Amino acid sequence: MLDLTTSNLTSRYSWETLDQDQDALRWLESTVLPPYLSTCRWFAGKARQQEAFRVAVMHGIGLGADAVAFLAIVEVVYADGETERYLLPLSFIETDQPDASEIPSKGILTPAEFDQKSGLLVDGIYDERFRLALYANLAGENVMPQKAGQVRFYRGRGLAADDVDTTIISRVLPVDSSNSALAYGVPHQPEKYFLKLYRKLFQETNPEVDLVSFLTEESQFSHIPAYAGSIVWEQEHTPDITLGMMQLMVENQKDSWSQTGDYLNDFLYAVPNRLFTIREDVFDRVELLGRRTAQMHLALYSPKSDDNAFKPEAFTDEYRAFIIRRIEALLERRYAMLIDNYTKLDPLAQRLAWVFMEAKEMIDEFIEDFRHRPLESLRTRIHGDYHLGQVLATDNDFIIIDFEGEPESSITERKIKHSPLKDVAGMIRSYHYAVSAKLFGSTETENIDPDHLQRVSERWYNLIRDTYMNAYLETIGNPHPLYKNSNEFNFLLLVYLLEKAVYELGYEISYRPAWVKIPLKGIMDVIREIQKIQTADPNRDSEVPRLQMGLLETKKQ
Ligand SMILES: Nc1ncnc2c1ncn2[C@@H]1O[C@H](COP(=O)(O)OP(=O)(O)O)[C@@H](O)[C@H]1O
Ligand SMILES: O=P(O)(O)O[C@H]1O[C@H](CO)[C@@H](O[C@H]2O[C@H](CO)[C@@H](O)[C@H](O)[C@H]2O)[C@H](O)[C@H]1O
Repeated sequence: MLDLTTSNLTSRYSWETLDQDQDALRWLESTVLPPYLSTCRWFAGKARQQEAFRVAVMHGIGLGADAVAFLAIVEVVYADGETERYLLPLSFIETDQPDASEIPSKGILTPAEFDQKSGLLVDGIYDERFRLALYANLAGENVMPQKAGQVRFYRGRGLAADDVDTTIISRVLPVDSSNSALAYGVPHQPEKYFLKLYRKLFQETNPEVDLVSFLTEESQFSHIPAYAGSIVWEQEHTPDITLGMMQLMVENQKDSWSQTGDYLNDFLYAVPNRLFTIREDVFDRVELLGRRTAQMHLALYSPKSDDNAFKPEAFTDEYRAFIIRRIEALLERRYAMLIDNYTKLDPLAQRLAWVFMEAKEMIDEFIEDFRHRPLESLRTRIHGDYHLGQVLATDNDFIIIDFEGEPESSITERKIKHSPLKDVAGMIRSYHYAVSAKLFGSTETENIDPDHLQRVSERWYNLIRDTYMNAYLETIGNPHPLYKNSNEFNFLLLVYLLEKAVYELGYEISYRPAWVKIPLKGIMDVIREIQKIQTADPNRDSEVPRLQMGLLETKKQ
């Protein structure tokens, strides 16, 4: 019988039978999960109106000595009828267990009592027995039959044979993101493996597993943390669902966004003295990232692959229509968002917003050009969400992480092949962000005329972008089937730059209004290039007016 007088979970049955304990499960769904999930950083549905929480499935994971934890698949139903599924490992720590007092409060769902044994119902990642069980199952490549299908543990090349039957150390990493991360190691190297437990689940293999396992097992590209295994829920006649992935852990890492920020400090401090300084090692680093990006793209270009998931494809009408629909939908939402938020923007952002709105016809014509222009370049799987924050900087090199794809895209969209220039566009947008955020957000420059700052940041950006692009192109080699010729290259880069900057505009209006001018400036640069293409086209017979870019040169308001 369930005690309904407190919010604690009390059941007369034992913890090990929770998956069949209907009363306890209903109590969990109605009383424990809603407040708990709302505190979890990884629960993406916080801001949506939630209708119901359901424990859809409970997979049992043995912890040794008859103990068990569960991988609960929690289904969240929203008011608009949409549902999402999240992974929540559940463990029961009895009060007298030695580590009961060490569970952080964010890991505790509720005090609980099962079969008169008191303890805490916790997120399993905080239970060392559960962490070690995951590792042992990965190392042993175990398959665990469940009521619904099976949970299978795959072991990848990255997991060393010496680390199979040995003492393992584990901890939860304080990574505050949309997933959870665990570190594993051996006594002389306690942080050797990085296990990501995916929280929001796709009804398919996570694209990150596709890409990281492909690059580790089928290519020579070594600038990712090697694939060490994955945890998959498999059912007959249903696509596999990835629950977690293990890779090697990168030591002493800092991401390239912070590293570029450090390099930009020297530049920033010189600006008030009207000096333009960039250390040479900045160019070396940027060049190296250009080379690594190209090597990643060459590794993903796999024309001889038997696997259709990786075979290069042409620019079909279907693909073009998909990109056009996406850009048009983004544009429509962004125009509306700009109108709604116009008064919140600073004067520079307002001026840029005007030019963007006025360029609508020109952009529409550019999109039509993309629909019909003959293109012989190719599309492959790509990183998909490539920016400076996704590249870890080691002492002398770079390691690329987070191949999950764009946060806003569906699983089908994330598996679509694109021109690798979509990644290139992501990275050069990121360099533009880095310099703009530094120059426009620092006290050192607060008294400097914004138009002057704009010119200075543009000079830095142009130099860095060209350095990155030259290294990229040199490494790709010319000619290469990925890119038919420089005309196609330049045209496609503009398409993806436009898509990325328009996407970013929405992100900034929603989350960082002070930064709206950064993507707007990015859009402006694309518009200038579009204007050049359209003006140079001898066959062009259009009424589209030239843009009044002079608006941007207006001095202080
Ligand atoms: N293999 C790794 N080794 C060390 N740290 C990593 C590794 N992979 C990711 N990280 C760290 O974890 C953070 C989150 O990882 P990421 O793959 O971006 O996950 P998410 O998609 O959940 O944000 C990264 O910013 C980085 O600091
Ligand atoms: O990192 P996520 O995959 O969650 O991506 C989202 O957040 C990013 C910010 O963290 C955002 O990226 C934009 O800002 C970055 C600097 O903070 C910059 O380096 C990127 O170039 C820029 O796009 C990303 O757009 C958003 O989807």
